[in-house]
Amino acid sequence: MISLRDVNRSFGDHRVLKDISFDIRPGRMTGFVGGNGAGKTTTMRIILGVLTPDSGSVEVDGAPITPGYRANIGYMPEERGLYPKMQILDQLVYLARLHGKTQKEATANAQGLLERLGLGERMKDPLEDLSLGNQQRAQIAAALVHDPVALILDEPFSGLDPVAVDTTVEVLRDVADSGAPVLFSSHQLDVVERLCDELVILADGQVHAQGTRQELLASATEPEWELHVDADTGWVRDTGVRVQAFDGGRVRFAASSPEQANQVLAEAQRRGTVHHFGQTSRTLHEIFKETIQ
Ligand SMILES: Nc1ncnc2c1ncn2[C@@H]1O[C@H](COP(=O)(O)OP(=O)(O)OP(=O)(O)O)[C@@H](O)[C@H]1O
Repeated sequence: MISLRDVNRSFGDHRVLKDISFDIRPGRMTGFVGGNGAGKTTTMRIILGVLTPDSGSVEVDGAPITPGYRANIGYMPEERGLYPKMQILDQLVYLARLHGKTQKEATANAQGLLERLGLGERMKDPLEDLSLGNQQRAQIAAALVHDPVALILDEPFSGLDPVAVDTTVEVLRDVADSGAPVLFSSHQLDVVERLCDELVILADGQVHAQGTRQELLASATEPEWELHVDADTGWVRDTGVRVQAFDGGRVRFAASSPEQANQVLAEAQRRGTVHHFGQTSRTLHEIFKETIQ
């Protein structure tokens, strides 16, 4: 398990990270979300040792992280780092060899990953001949080619089409399933919602929430219900519940108890036909917006 403990970092007078503490658990995909400039990349660079914290520490299983462990992390930096003019396969083999793989292992890993990520036909092409999305896939392969002990990925899904997102999700899930801790940042909250086991929400350099999605849901405010009826639902506003969204015959509201929600249902039935009534699960998007407000 990789742990950050009370990490602080400033650039000049700008205090970018304020007492950041969270865990990246083995075998789990941890999504790292936060608005632009929240400090995600800075945090990742500190984990990798590219930047040093002003105070605080990065630990692996309770001991200070070592250069040897860091060297074996698969890192996909925000500024992508492959050579534009070099063949993709050659680059990946080269990277894997730098991490101590034999030529045979390196070639097998590189070819296997490129096939899985849909670049099997392009592996002899120089990177610069590929579309941006395909270059992105090659960058993902580069982070994985040496069988990393952990993955730290800065926006791995940006620029990928939906099919490539799905393929990448599968590949990353396999790495997590093998027992590696995986941290990835993303602004695509729908993808984060689908993929992550745990979430860390950063805002203004602080961890505003962390835990599994269920834990974050449980810590959120009141549960919500949805009601679909034939007629206008404007009357729901007068029942004492908190209306969250309203569109003619459809309304979503927060109630303090199931009994209070059922009183709304009873009133709806008294007024006409009810098409749907049920508790809804909140989206990560909503949790995120509430958390950083
Ligand atoms: N080397 C640096 N020198 C000065 N300021 C920096 C440096 N690196 C980052 N910052 C500042 O630190 C803050 C956090 O930046 P960071 O890149 O970590 O955020 P982020 O959450 O990754 O943002 P985004 O989602 O936009 O990529 C920003 O205000 C940024 O300008």
